[in-house]
This record gives sequence, structure tokens and C-alpha cells, in this order.
Amino acid sequence: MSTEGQVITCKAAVAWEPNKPLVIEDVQVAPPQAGEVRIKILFTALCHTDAYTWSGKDPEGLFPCILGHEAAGIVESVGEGVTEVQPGDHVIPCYQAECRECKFCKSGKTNLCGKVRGATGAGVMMNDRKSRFSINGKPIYHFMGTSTFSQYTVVHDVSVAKIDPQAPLDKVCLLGCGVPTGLGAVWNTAKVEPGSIVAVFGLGTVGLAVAEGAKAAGASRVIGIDIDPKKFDRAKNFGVTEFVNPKDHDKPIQQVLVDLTDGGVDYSFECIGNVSVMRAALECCHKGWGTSVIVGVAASGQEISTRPFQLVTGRVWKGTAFGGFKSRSQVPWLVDKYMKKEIKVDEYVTHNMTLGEINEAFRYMHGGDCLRCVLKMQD
Ligand SMILES: NC(=O)C1=CN([C@@H]2O[C@H](COP(=O)(O)OP(=O)(O)OC[C@H]3O[C@@H](n4cnc5c(N)ncnc54)[C@H](O)[C@@H]3O)[C@@H](O)[C@H]2O)C=CC1
Ligand SMILES: N[C@@H](CCC(=O)N[C@@H](CSC=O)C(=O)NCC(=O)O)C(=O)O
Ligand SMILES: [Zn+2]
Ligand SMILES: [Zn+2]
Repeated sequence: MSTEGQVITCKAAVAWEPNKPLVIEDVQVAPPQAGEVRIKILFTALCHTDAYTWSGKDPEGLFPCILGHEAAGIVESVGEGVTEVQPGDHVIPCYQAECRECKFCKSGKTNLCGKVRGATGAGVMMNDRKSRFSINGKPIYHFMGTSTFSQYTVVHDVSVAKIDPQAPLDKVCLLGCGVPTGLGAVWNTAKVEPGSIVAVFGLGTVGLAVAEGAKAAGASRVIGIDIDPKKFDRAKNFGVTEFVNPKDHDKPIQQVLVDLTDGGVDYSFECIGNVSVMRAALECCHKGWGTSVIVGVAASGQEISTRPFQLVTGRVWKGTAFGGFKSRSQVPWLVDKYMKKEIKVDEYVTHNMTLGEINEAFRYMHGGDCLRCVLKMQD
């Protein structure tokens, strides 16, 4: 029986308050309005950014909300005026929209899109500035324009990437955030050249994807830095050629790296969200040209600092969101690359669980062995 035009009641994990366990609730999901798409979510992974907002440290965090932004599913119904997807299409919801019409999209200089960002940051849909989620009439905020910890979600049409229907959704859900972020930080933001020396701070999913991207770009050395020595063995499979544990050294880690590389690395990537490490990542770069890319998300109130002399003498400090990928245009391309075995995805999935086990899944995520935990969303 078609559910088009009907309110759907389904299960979702609701964050009622910061840091309190998520609660599986029966949630009412309203039909999509003009320019909106309702998606049946089949699989979602957990990302550290979900945990960050849940912790209460995200200045944009609103409660109660439905978190989640790394997922894949099938279009259930579309609102008026939606032309690029239809019911039955396999899709990845994209927290970074791409409208192709706004000043940002037309600039050719960024993957950021301005069309719906104001609404997604306020936890509502652009049309009427209201939520499509409610529990017995009480509105529940959206998150990052995706809210994939729900069996059904409503997103803006500019936030939907249509993908190859043959692609396994329990794997390609990862292409909604962490893996593209690392690959794109190397390919789009830094534009690493063959022969470069690269330093990757933090060997979680994002850092490993940076290493994978650097290897593919022809880097001569990929130095992985992590305080957890358990990370090193696995990282070799993703392209890391050398390991440094800051705990093994008395000197500041930037000095250790400068000494190891005859003056500094060509490119560094901070994939942790720690502002002291961001400084070290900049200062381990080679004088005259070294570029450091901030990928990690630091909490509200945190600030970066360095001596301006570091920049005067030619080092460059950059940041990246979703690895600079244009979501609707390039996520399908990434799925195709995965299908052709040109990029890894399966290797990042270390745990598979269900929506009902989501609190336990977050505990695994914070444990050292987990890269990505994928939740099966439907019963
Ligand atoms: N800019 C963007 O578009 C995106 C940013 N992120 C952010 O990227 C960051 C990394 O994400 P994941 O890889 O999933 O996290 P993760 O927690 O799996 O990996 C972080 C790694 O850093 C290591 N680490 C922690 N403190 C360290 C220190 N002081 N020195 C060296 N290593 C240290 C940990 O042992 C861990 O291996 C998070 O902050 C996340 O929010 C995630 C996705 C997109
Ligand atoms: N609301 C947060 C923003 C955190 C942030 O920087 N998010 C990244 C994506 S992290 C994904 O896992 C991003 O792409 N930012 C660009 C954007 O438009 O949000 C805060 O204020 O700290
Ligand atoms: Zn993420
Ligand atoms: Zn746009």
C-alpha cells in the first residue's frame, strides 16, 4: 500500500537532551512539501560529529532532535516540483547540499551551498521553517538536513544524491560523510602532487581515507601520527608508510616531524578535532610551501593559534568540509568508483548493528577498535 501523502509513524532514535541516552521512539514523519524528498533509510553509520552534537558542545545543537548524517536509502515519495529523483530511486542524503544556483554553487570556488544551510542549521525545513518530525504533536528538530537515525526522513531535494541501484546500501552509506571527507581533503582541498611527503594526524576513518587518497595521489611518504599504537597495523593497509606516536617523544611532535623530513612535510591533515594538534600540523609543514588542512571538528569555544611568522614564511592553513566534494554531482561518481573497486569502503566497516542497539553502537564508536559502525534501520 502506498504511503504517499500520508503521515508515516516509524521508529527513530531521539536525542531528548545532550549526553542522555538516545531513546527509540515512535515518530510521526510528515509528507514531503514542495522541493522535499521523503526517504526510507535502510542503513546509517555513526560519525563522530553526531557524538559531538549529542555532547552539547555544538553551538548549532538543538534538542530534542534526530541525529545521523551518513546513510543510504530509497525514495518513498517526493513533494511538488521535485524532478531529479522519484520513488524507488536509491539515494544518499547529503548534509552538504548542492543547489547549482546559489552564489556559492556558481562560484566554482567551493562545494559549500547557501540555499538551505540557514534552515538545516536551525533544525527545520526551508519551506515553512518547521520540522517534519513530531511525537504526539511535539516537534523534533532535524539535524544537518539529514536526520538519518530515523526509519524515514525528509530532506531538501538539493541534498539528495541519486546513486547506482546495484550499489550495496549497507556499504555505500559511508559515502555520505567520512570517507569522501578524507579522500577529498587530499584530492580537492590540498591537491597533493606525486612525490609529496604527507603527514596524517589521527588514524580514524577520516585519517585513513586521507592516507588512501594520498597513496592514490602518488605521495612518496605518508606519515601517520596517533596516540593509540593499535591504530598503526591497520593503517598500513590504507597507505600509511611510517608511524609516529607523540607519546614516544619528549620533543614537540612538530619538531619530531621536521627532523624526520629534512625541514617539514609538504602537506599535513588534522583529522582529530584538537586545536593543539592543529597547531602542530601547521608547524610541521615545510617552510615556503607546506600546506596544512584542518579536517577535524573542534568544539564550541575552541580557537586555533600559531605565530603569524609561520604563515609569513610560506606555510598555508586551510580547512575542508566534506572534502570539497560537490555532493549531488560527485557522490554518485564516488559510488561508481567504489563499484569499480577504485576506492575502499568495505574496509572501513568494522561493526554492524541495529537501530535498537544505537547507544551500544556509540560506545563501540568511542572504543579504539571501531572505524565505522553501520546500523540496519528496518526490522
Ligand atoms: N570537516 C569535515 O567535513 C568532517 C570532519 N569530521 C571530523 O573529523 C574528525 C575525525 O573523525 P574520525 O576519523 O571519524 O574520528 P576518530 O575518533 O575515529 O579518529 C581520531 C583519531 O585520532 C587519534 N587521536 C586522538 N587524539 C590524538 C592526539 N592528540 N594526537 C594524535 N592522535 C590522536 C585517536 O586515537 C583516533 O585514532 C572528527 O573531529 C570528526 O568530527 C568528520 C567528517 C567530516
Ligand atoms: N555545527 C557545527 C559544524 C561542524 C562542522 O564543521 N561540520 C562539518 C561537517 S562534519 C561532518 O561530520 C561541515 O561540513 N561544516 C560545514 C557546514 O556548512 O556545516 C559547529 O558549529 O561546530
Ligand atoms: Zn560525519
Ligand atoms: Zn547552492
